[in-house]
Amino acid sequence: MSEYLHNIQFSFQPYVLRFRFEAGTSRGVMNEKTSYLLRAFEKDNPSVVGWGEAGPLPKLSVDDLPDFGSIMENYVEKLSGSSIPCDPKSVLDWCSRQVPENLPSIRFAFETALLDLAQGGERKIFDTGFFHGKMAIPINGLIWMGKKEMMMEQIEKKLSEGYSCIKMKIGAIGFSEELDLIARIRSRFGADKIVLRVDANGAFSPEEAGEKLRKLAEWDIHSIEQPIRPGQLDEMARLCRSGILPIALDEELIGLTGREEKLRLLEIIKPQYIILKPTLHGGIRASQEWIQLAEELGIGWWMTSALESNIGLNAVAQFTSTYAINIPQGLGTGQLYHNNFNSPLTISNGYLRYLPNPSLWDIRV
Ligand SMILES: O=C(O)CCC(=O)c1ccccc1C(=O)O
Repeated sequence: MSEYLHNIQFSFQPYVLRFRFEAGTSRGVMNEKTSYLLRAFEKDNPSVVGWGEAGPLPKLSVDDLPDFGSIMENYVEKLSGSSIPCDPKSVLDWCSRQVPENLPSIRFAFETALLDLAQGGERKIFDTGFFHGKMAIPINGLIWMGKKEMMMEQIEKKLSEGYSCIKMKIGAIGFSEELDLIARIRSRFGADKIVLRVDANGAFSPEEAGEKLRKLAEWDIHSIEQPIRPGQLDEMARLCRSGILPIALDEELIGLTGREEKLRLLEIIKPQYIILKPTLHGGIRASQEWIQLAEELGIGWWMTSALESNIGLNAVAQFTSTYAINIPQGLGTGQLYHNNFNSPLTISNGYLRYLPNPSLWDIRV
């Protein structure tokens, strides 16, 4: 392999991903989601292609902008013709200089497409045991919001599929019904069998949060994600300090850029965990920075997808596998779409694996 990528050409196109079911969160219900797929190749060697994905989440991402397509177009035009060194660190350095951290999904797309291209255009983003099929990543089984019976069906399915960690979205159908679902799981499986995470997506008010956390804590809950809306630093710090239930920050990390801002937030709130979504939280390099800070401060972390297609999910999974993983990650979202791309990513017994067979990829746009 050459040490440089020469005269790189970029192009992109929107791709509408269609959900198999209505995916409910406390922000509303989604039926489809648009991702912008980025292709990168050398002008003299167009048959070797790297793929990336920019998939800003509506009403959540800082780069969910009305003129997203033209912003993406500008970067594609501006950066076409570039030549850069192939080693992964140089690729990430270059992307950090060229695309600002406050366009996280675009930065992530360029990072992914170039890491892929620099390593031969085989969807190898990081050369890890995971990519070679030698290690698997434990993941949580995700329970979307919906009617109580629909949630119970999802729970039964995840349990029968062999997950040992379930993450349930709460804050929509009513707190007592949600507690009832949790009680039903716990009546059959103790905390030694099933780890239970809940995700409130900011649904509680600061006044009620303490009491609700206490009710949840009766059921041996691993953690709660974002119990209150982001931006209420003192209230969030108080909840974390209370020790009622371990708290994981997610939406709270959106929009922060640079080491100093990140450090300041973590020092004020002192959360038990942070949750990283490269598409939302600045891309790969910025997520490495979050993880380094978390580890320095003794804060736990896990990685999750942000509803990318298998192109983005693959990048997040391979990136995750560059770390020693011992708790479940939120990477079980590949089955959400009718029209996702075939890929070597598979799930069995609550583990995400990569089958080392590149011909399983089928990216047709
Ligand atoms: O955590 C997971 O298992 C998957 C990721 C997930 O739930 C999610 C995906 C997109 C946007 C928001 C969220 C969320 O954690 O609330």
